[in-house]
Amino acid sequence: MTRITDVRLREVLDSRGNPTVEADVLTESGGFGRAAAPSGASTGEYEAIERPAGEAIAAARETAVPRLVGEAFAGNQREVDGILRAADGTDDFSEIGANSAVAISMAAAKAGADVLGAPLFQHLGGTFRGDNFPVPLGNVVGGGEHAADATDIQEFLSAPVGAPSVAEAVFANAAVHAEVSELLHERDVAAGKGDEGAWAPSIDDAEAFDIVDEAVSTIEDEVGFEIRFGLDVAAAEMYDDDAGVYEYSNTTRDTDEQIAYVADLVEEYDLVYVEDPLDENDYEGFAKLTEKVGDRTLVCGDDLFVTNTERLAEGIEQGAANSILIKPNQIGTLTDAFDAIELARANGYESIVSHRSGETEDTTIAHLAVATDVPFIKTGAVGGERTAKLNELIRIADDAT
Ligand SMILES: O=C(O)[C@@H](CO)OP(=O)(O)O
Ligand SMILES: [Mg+2]
Repeated sequence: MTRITDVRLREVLDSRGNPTVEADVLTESGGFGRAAAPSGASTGEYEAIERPAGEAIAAARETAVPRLVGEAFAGNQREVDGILRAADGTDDFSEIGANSAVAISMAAAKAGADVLGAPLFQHLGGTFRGDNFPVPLGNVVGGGEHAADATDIQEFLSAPVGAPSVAEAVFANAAVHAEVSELLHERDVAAGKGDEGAWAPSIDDAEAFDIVDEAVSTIEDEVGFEIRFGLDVAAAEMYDDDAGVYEYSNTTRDTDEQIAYVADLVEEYDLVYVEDPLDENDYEGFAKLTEKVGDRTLVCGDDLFVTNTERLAEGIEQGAANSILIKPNQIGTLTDAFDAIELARANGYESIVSHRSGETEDTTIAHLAVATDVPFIKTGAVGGERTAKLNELIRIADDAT
């Protein structure tokens, strides 16, 4: 039986050294699930609310845990997530915190899978989910909110689209990451790493494009399958609302210039993926860009949609993009994340499951991406909290979870 008998919450460390919420869910027949909430730095204005970990835990213990224990079934995800929403009583999880909500939601899913004796991806996706695997997008150079004094564009993402297996894709991204380091070294550029393990050199975006383009070509030749790259511009972070311009280190661009700039980049570098190219309130600008380049690249809304079906529905209405980033903690539960993926799919939008810049060893998103048969997962290239997900993908493909 998957009836929940206990929910334990504690503070654990995330990859930035901040406290985050970890949940254990136990069931009647001995099922056990454990999950931890990630945390963003370049958070969208419309995301569900992350409360300080201690406060989120105290609030969840008071309102949510008593409604789950002895009542809910861990195998019934919609029921668990419905109880979390009802216990919270707000639209944005500002009472128990989206961090408590998502940790409990994911831990319940794992406890449900444990009782069934099934891997999590199978519990979530079903036996007939197919045998596709997502292509990992690996962050190899970055800056923005994830590193000081580095590129303006937040993430340059290696995309091994032609990899014959998930393992080869994972190793290809690591090789591109290593090649970038070589190229930086050749140019005498010192570089530390940003929050997601990407190189964070003090160079401008133009030089970063040069380097990533070369690194991708070199590794593509080495491995013998197609590797392209993409971007998370995280443009909301550089948008100055009052002036109506995007602030780059060496220039500013108004909205039309930003659209033209990104469209040129897509053309010049044959980009496979462009996330948040415009401000999170600019559906119209997104739509203009999608009109221009949506037939040849994925225009993805992260801060624009925040995994929220209402915001996605608005985007679909306006033709604002052709894909959505899925981050369970942006919306608070796995049910909400599934609903967003389903709405996207029904309207011809692709979904890309994603990590956050603050992460733990939790591997739920690897299972979520496989369960929902999405084309891409964004979860870094190297670094323990990133390799936790990448190695789990390899294990899933190897039937070893
Ligand atoms: O913007 C993003 O897509 C994410 C993850 O790469 O960053 P953060 O978690 O800081 O929002
Ligand atoms: Mg983003």
